[in-house]
Amino acid sequence: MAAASPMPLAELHLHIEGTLEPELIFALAERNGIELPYANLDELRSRYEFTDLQSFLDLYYANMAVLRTEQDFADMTRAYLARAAAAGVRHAEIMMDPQAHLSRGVSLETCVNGVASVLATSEEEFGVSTLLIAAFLRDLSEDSALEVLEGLLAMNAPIAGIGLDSAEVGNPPSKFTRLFARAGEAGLRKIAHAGEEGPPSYIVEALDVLAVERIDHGIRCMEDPELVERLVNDRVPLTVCPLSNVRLRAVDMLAAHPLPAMLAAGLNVSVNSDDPAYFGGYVDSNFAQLESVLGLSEFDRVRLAANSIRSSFASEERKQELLAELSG
Ligand SMILES: Nc1ncnc2[nH]cnc12
Ligand SMILES: [Zn+2]
Repeated sequence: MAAASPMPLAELHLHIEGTLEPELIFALAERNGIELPYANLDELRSRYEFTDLQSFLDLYYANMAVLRTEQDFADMTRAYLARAAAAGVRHAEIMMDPQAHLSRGVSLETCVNGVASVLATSEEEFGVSTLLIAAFLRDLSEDSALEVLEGLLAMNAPIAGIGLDSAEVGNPPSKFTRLFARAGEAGLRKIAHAGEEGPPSYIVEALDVLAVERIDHGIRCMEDPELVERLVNDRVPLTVCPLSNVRLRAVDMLAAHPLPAMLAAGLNVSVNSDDPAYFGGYVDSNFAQLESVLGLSEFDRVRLAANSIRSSFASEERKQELLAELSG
C-alpha cells in the first residue's frame, strides 16, 4: 500500500541558511577547499546543543563559511525544496540573511541569484510555490540594513518582502523604523521575529511601529492577555516553531509548549521549522512530535495547515487551490 500523502500546508518561517545539513556543509567545504574546524560529521553534530538563541546563532553564522558560489546557494535551496515537498509543504516563504554573506565577502548577486534561480522553477520542479524574503540582522545597525535594502532594490532582486531576525533581546523593532518605512514605500511585504526571547512589548512595537503583517514566533504574547485579545481580534498570523523553541530553550520541553493554549485562545498560529537542519526536524517532524507529545488532534492539524495557507502571501488563486486540496 502506498504511504498516505502528507497534509498540504504552507511553510512561512524558514531560514534557508538554517537548512544547511551537516553532510552538505562537509560537501561544500570540500568543493570550495575550506578547512572546517571539525574532524568529521559526528564532531560537527556534537556542537548542536544550544543553551539559547545566541549559542545557536554563533554556529549558524560560522557554518555559512562554506557558502561561496551561486551553485552552493542553489544546491542548498534545492535540497530544502526536495525535503519540504516530502513533508507536505506546497508553498514556502523563504527568508535569507544577505548581510551574513556580504560580511564574508560574498556578493548580493551571488547569494540572491543562487537561491532565486532555484525558486524561479520550484513549482514545476517540486510542486512548491515560493517567495523570497530578505531578512535583516537586528544586532547590526539600521544604516547597514538600509544600505543592503537599497542594493537589493537597485539590482531588482526578486524579493516579496523583508523580515527581521538574529539576536532579539536589546534590539527592539523600533531600531528599524526607517528600514520598514522604506520597504513599505517599495511595495514590499513586512514581517519580523518578535516575542521569541524578547518581551511581549516587542510584538506590540513590530505591529505599531513597523506595521508588520505577520509575527515570527510571537510565543511570549501569552504573557500579556490584552495583547492576545488584540492578536485574536486582528487575526495576526504568528509563525510558531515548536522544535526550535525547545532546542533554543525558549520553552523547557515540548510538553510545556504554549501552542495548545494559543490554539485554545483563538490565535492565528501556524507550525514551521525555522532552521530544520539545526533543530531536529522539518515541518513534518514538528507535527509528528506535537501529535505524540501534546496529543494534537486531527482537527487542530487541519486548522494549523489552513492558517498557514491563509496567512501566506501567495495569490488568492493559489490559496484557494491549496485550501481545496486540504479539505479534499
Ligand atoms: N530562530 C531564530 N531567531 C532569530 N534569528 C534567527 N536566524 C535564524 N534562526 C533564527
Ligand atoms: Zn526564525
